[in-house]
Amino acid sequence: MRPVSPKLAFHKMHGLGNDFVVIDARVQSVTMTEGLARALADRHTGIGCDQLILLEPSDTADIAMRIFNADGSEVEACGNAARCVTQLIGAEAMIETPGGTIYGKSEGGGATLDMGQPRLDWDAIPLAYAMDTLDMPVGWDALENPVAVNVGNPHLVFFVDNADTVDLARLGPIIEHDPLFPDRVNVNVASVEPDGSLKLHVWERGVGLTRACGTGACATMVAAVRRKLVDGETVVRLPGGALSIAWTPGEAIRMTGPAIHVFSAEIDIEMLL
Ligand SMILES: N[C@@H](CCC[C@H](N)C(=O)O)C(=O)O
Repeated sequence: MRPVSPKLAFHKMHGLGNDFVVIDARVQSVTMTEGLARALADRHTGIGCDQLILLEPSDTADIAMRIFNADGSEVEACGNAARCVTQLIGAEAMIETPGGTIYGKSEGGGATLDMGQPRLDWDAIPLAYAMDTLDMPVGWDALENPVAVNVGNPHLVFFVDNADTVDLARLGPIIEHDPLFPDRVNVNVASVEPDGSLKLHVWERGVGLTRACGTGACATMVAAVRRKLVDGETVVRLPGGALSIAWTPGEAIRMTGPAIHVFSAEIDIEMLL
């Protein structure tokens, strides 16, 4: 008879439809690999998610959060998941991530995060060679002259008249894999609305089009403030809903938005691999 394999406990959560499988490795032993992350994220044969989130003990914060995209790549930051982790672990949390430490505070059905300061130098994005990150002389079809921002992870932001009309499903993967971005890049297309809010669509590195991207909303706010399109604080509207983002040059980015716990369950990982 086949021995019973150990079950992996997980939480399914989302922030504005950007969804996560959250595994707490503080209470069970897990060896995460690219293949396991990809299998768990697979919507046909796994549980399905945009990002796999692994929680571990931290020496410098309340908890450490590791982030794996649906393609299995491990990355530095995830804003929507940081709100979900804040909700999961309690009222307030210092969350260590590879992209920096985030401070989160739960509020009702969501959380407010202090995301730290953006990095704006070309080699901090990173880009393959030196250029002005506020006025980049590059373009892909109708998408031209972007702004690059690193908010723990790398983002490129294009401002257009109407973000709904751009074929991001076609251009996103081309830009993500352009040699200008040695670590690949998340691609944001935004328009400034008549009420001063920002409408945003995001092609996420390692995932594709998502319903929302928290770090993308932060990077877009930073780009919009640097371009003097908005100031102080605004609402960023994504396909999955709205986030409130505040940023003043020289200060940390603040993000407020929902975080939803959908269910908790267990899975036999041998069934996936
Ligand atoms: N969904 C996230 C961002 C996740 C990581 C991103 N795809 C990357 O590769 O950097 C968010 O809410 O910020």
